[in-house]
Order: sequence, then structure tokens, then C-alpha cells
Amino acid sequence: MEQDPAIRIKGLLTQFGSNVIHKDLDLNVRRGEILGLVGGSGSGKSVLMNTIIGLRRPNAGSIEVLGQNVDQANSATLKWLSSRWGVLFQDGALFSSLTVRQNVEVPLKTHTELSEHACAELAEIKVGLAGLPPDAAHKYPSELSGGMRKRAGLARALALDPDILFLDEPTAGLDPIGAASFDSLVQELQRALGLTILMVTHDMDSLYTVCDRVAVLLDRRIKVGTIAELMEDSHPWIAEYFGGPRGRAAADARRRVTDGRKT
Ligand SMILES: Nc1ncnc2c1ncn2[C@@H]1O[C@H](COP(=O)(O)OP(=O)(O)OP(=O)(O)O)[C@@H](O)[C@H]1O
Repeated sequence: MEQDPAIRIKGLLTQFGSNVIHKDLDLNVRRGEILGLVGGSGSGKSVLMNTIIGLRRPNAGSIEVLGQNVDQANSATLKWLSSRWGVLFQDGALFSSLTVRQNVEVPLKTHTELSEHACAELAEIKVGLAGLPPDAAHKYPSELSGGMRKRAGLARALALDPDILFLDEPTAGLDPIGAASFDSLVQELQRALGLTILMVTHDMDSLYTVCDRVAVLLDRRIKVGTIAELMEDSHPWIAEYFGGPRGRAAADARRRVTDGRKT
């Protein structure tokens, strides 16, 4: 029997005035998978993520995360849920007046009764887990490169050992080497920690390299499948997305890597 999904969305309606963003949208995110979320600009990817994490109430429909109904959750349940998920916002969303270590300590101090010393030690472990050198813990966000800021945001998202990670365009703005190394980190963390990951991305290489399945936000609803399955889809946007020049280039690059491993 299939396990309950980590996230179950049923019949979601999202609208701003007369502007309908999602309608009759269904989505199951399986436990332990890395699901990429793609869609045209303005199709509602960020709004969907914000709705799943309770920052916005759906106009209709239901959202369950780890078996709890988010839209009807009381503040205690929401607090519990927010300790079970970690979020990496697009710009890292770090507090600029706090060092990296202090940023990572924020969720620890909000959600646990740990001592100052234990919070500091745990925060430093998470900084290392996110692939940052130890001295980065004492730096301010303004002293870090874009890639390091993303890793610092990731360290904070991992602070409470979450079950689910939400990543909003984690490789945007990174050079190809930085992006590839971030992708590897995400994959390693998923395997080591058994995380469920929902990742909004426009990065074709990330989709091919790290995602188990891809959810396409299209015409206010979601179509989900492996890339191979989606490539069989006749919808013109999906065909162009995966069969267009960037999609083909990413597929070729992936094939070369896989062939290289076999020889
Ligand atoms: N607070 C708001 N009030 C009114 N409209 C909003 C609000 N937030 C988002 N929207 C609208 O919802 C739609 C979806 O926005 P969203 O930011 O989720 O798109 P997206 O798919 O993440 O786009 P991109 O890939 O460009 O970041 C857009 O048309 C946007 O203008």
C-alpha cells in the first residue's frame, strides 16, 4: 500500500479579486521524493508554496501536510508544522543584522528550550551541513557571496531537522559550477536525511539531475510526472519546455553524465 503523501492538495482555488491563479488544483508530494515545480512566469508557483506553508489561506480546497490540515490548523498545529518544514526563500531571507550562526539559531530559539551553548553548537553543525566553511558562521550576510548566502539560508532551513524542505529557485543567480554544486548538496542531503523536497526552479539541469518527478503548473492546475512521462505529453507548453533547445541541451548533458558512469 502506498504511504500517505507528505503533502496532499485537493481542489485548491486561489484568486486575487477576479484574477484566478489556481483552480481545482490537486497535487500529492510523496514522502522522500524531490519534486520540481515549474511553470511560466506568473503561473502561481510562489503563491502555491506560500499557501502550502500557511502564509496564505486558500479561497477553497484543502491542503494537508504530514497529515495535518494547514488551512484549518490552530496556532499550536501551525507552530508544530513550521518546525517540521524548512524553507529556503529565493533571496535567502536572512536577517542582515545577524551573523550566519545567529540566523541559524533563530528557529532553534523559537522552537526549542535548548541552552545558548547548545543552540550555538547545533547552528555551527548546520552551517557545516550546508557546505559552508566554519568561519562563515561568524560572518554577516553582506560579507558572503550569493552562493554562500543560499547555503546559509539552507543551514537555517535545516536547523530543526525538518521532514520537508521547500526551496524557491535555489540555483537562480548562481554560476553553472555553483548551481551544480548546490544541486549535488540538495541530493546528498535528501539521501542522508530522508527529506521530502519541493523545489520551485527554472533550472533545466536541476530538473534533470536532482528531481524524481516534475510538477508543471499550467492553466491553473498541475500535471505531474517523471520527465520521460511529461515528454510524452501533448500540451504545447510542456512539449516546448522539455523539447525546446534548453530542454534538449539539459537532456543531452544528463545523457553524457550517465553514459560516462557506465563506461
Ligand atoms: N498579494 C498579491 N496580490 C495580488 N496578486 C498577486 C499577489 N501575489 C501574487 N499575485 C499574482 O499571482 C500570480 C502568480 O504569482 P507568483 O509570484 O506565484 O508567480 P510565479 O509562478 O512564482 O512567477 P515567477 O516565475 O515569475 O516568479 C501573478 O499574476 C501575481 O501578480
